[in-house]
Amino acid sequence: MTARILDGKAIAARLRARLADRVAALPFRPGLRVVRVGDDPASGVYVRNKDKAALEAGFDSATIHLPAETSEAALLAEIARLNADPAVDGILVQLPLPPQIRAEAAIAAVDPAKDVDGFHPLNAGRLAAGQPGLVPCTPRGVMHILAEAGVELRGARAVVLGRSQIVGRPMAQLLLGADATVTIAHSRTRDLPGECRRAEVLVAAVGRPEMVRADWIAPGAVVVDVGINRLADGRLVGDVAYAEAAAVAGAITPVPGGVGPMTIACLLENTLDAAIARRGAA
Ligand SMILES: Nc1nc(=O)c2c([nH]1)NC[C@@H]1CN(c3ccc(C(=O)N[C@@H](CCC(=O)O)C(=O)O)cc3)C=[N+]21
Repeated sequence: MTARILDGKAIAARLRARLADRVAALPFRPGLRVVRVGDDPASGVYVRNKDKAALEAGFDSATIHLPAETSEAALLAEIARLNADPAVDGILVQLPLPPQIRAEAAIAAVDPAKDVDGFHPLNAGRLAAGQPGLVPCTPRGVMHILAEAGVELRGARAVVLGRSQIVGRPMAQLLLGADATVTIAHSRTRDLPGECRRAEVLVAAVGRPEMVRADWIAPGAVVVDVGINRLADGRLVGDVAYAEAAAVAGAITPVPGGVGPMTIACLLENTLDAAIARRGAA
């Protein structure tokens, strides 16, 4: 068998085009501000792709680049200014932050109504409680991919590999909300390969290059690879050993061109949602 490739890049392009149409019909431009502190190299490509996608879709988007030595107080002051700016609908504080800044403090400082990353504890709590709110971009993007692929989640055995606040946990909540039977597996799980092999839908989000091997995958399973790992030789690989996994899986997302582009498209979707919630549709 060779797996169907779930083309996140193409799905993201279609989503961005739909968002652009909706933005064009608004009497205002949704405003997105990305705050970047210092020069984490992994963030560079992301920030550039994001700015490009946002501007193409008609958003009012800008990156605020602060020096690496910015104090926590100065960052919180910048966030407070963006919270108070009526033209700003979405605020994203790029992670990781330099060591003198507590990420939790920065995340908690963002107005939950503008929290387009969906990382604020209020939004995380809403998601866990099954209430509407802003949902983290990557898990939201994964749900779009599964929907486009026609994957029936109701009653399905889903395994989320990874328990991070930004992907694993919210991913599990969304799958549960779609009536899947959800297992969260992680580094302390006994028999990780066996646990993954039970999955009809496997979402890998551990940040370990090519950790998931072919024998971790049930024949015909849907495999979603959230990992984006840069190897020493410059190659970009996922958390799944793609070539061997594709020989076993029924469907699989590639890296690059899978979940990554969906994360960016869903950031725009969240910004549009936040804008409409704050200002009304017209
Ligand atoms: N507050 C915050 N929110 C984030 O969502 C966030 C963050 N901080 N910090 C950095 C990580 C990283 N991230 C990526 C998203 C898309 C691609 C992406 O589109 N990747 C392309 C490949 C890009 C390339 O060629 O390098 C792909 O997978 O096809 C990559 C990385 C979001 N992050």
